[in-house]
Amino acid sequence: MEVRQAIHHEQAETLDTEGLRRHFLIEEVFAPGEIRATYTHYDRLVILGISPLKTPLTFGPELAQIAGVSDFMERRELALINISAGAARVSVDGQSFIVENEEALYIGRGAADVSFTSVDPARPAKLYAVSAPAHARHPHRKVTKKEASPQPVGTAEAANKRTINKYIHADLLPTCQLMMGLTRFEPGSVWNTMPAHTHDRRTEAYLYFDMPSDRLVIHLMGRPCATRHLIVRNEQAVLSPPWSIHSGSGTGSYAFIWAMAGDNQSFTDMDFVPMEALK
Ligand SMILES: O=C(O)C(=O)C[C@H](O)C(=O)CO
Ligand SMILES: [Zn+2]
Repeated sequence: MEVRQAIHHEQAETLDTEGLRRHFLIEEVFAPGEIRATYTHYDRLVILGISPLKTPLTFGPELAQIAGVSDFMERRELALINISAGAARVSVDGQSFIVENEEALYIGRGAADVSFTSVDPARPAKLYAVSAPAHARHPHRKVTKKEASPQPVGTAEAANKRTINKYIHADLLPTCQLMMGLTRFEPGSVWNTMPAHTHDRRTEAYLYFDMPSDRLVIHLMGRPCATRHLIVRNEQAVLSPPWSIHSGSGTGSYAFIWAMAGDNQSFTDMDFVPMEALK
């Protein structure tokens, strides 16, 4: 369990490479047989890597303690996507969900008994999850890839041909705050989210994945007038504070999971940055 404080852009702009990485990059999201968690003070988002094998994994007392409750999900909701070819079995208060590759699961506030296993421990599941405080209980629900309304965007000419899949989205299911989706690039396309945008009303986190070990993404962050970069590798996550753009380019194609929480649930609520304003 790690804790990340929310910091002002004035401080962020004084940081060197190591400082930027310490505050905004999560290098080890997953560890086999473990739940790894990063508690952030950005909209109190918790970023989790859940990597079950045979023994069921559950949310332990450390997670509950950091939220100041007796059970981690007591006042929280959670959304996850399985990025592994191996399926997961997720049990939520007696309901059992099989979550296959690139399927999502929403778990509503107050789920008391939650456990994760891999259907075949020889092909372990890898669940990327994000949790946010929740004011109401909404039904648990699995979302398939087909239900995520795949939306092709971008062009080969701009090297940004990709498909945006919206899994956890108000058009499909109610949540208190969480939104989550998966964007996948066509081979040869590498640019995500350019023109860049900010949304001061919401925090966003990106998990980059499906990259060979020698591939990297140059993730752009910071205020549009003072950008910085993070070198990000496979299965690493980036925190994007409300004042920051979140964009980048890879040395090849890749996929990423975006997740947001904050004041609204409108995917299109983005303040686009004119290209000439970027510095
Ligand atoms: O490919 C994209 O562009 C995205 O997926 C954008 C993110 O979803 C985003 O930044 C939403 O605010
Ligand atoms: Zn965004």
